[in-house]
Amino acid sequence: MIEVNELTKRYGKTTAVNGLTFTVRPGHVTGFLGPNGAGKSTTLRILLGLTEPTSGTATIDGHLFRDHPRGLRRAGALLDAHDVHGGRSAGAYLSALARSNGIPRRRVDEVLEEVGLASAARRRIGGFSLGMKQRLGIATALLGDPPVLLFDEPVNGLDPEGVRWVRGLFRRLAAEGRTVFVSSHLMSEMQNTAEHLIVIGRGELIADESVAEFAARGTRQSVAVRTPDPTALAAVVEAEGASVQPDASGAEGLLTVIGLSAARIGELASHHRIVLLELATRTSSLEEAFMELTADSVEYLAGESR
Ligand SMILES: Nc1ncnc2c1ncn2[C@@H]1O[C@H](COP(=O)(O)OP(=O)(O)OP(=O)(O)O)[C@@H](O)[C@H]1O
Repeated sequence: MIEVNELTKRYGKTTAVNGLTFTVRPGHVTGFLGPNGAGKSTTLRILLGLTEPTSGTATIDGHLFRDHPRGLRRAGALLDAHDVHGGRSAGAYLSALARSNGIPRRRVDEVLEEVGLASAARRRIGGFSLGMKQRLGIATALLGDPPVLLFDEPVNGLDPEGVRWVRGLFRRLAAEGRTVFVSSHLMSEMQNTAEHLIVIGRGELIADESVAEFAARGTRQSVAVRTPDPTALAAVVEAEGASVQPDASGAEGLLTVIGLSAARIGELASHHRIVLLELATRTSSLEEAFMELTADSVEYLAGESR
């Protein structure tokens, strides 16, 4: 279990993390979401004892990480995949880590196999692609077979097959009863993997809830309707109090209606003899809910200064 309590980190005038409190429980994947600069990496670095907090605490299974002897058996992490010395082979690098953490040598072969790098074990890390470095970082996290795993933007550099693999791996690790905490600035990466979300913006907690609850928050239901006579349909539904917009896709005759159910729109159309070619209820996506909730905390807006 991960416990972050009233955590604050300031760098001079910049407050990277501001009074953050949350708990990450074992048994499911928890997504750690926030726009660029929200404070995710800082929080993960504090959890791993790599950065000192200004105030507050961040513990793993009730202890500060640096107080855990043989840390890799307590928690495994992928932070910056580039952060590995390039001169050694993947096998030598993992073997050295295994030795210093009291981990049996056979784990090196097991984790290399697990991440698909068995055939590259003797190659120098310096020659690895970004995707291979990510896989090596994941192998490092798994080396000590730890109950707690932290991954900072793990899908960067992975190809679609790699992304699918890593999602399956996270779900499996969680199903084994581990605590799996995965950061991302993209909601789409989390929606098929995580069950729970911690969302932050400008170092502060925005949401701590299940993916289903999060999706329901920003959600407005709308109905997409396509008709050869959009003007007549708009008049009829507006008379019932609904609002009508041309569909965002710009497709001809396609309207988005907010404030009436699909069934009611169907009834009205039938009553007024308006032909409907399409009628579908839409729920805003998780990505839209995420954008709505974090809109005020985005650090860099394209084309605007703040
Ligand atoms: N070592 C540092 N010195 C000064 N400021 C820092 C340092 N590390 C982070 N910051 C600042 O703290 C804030 C949070 O950064 P952090 O890297 O934790 O965010 P993040 O959510 O991980 O973002 P990203 O998705 O871009 O990696 C940013 O404004 C960043 O510029």
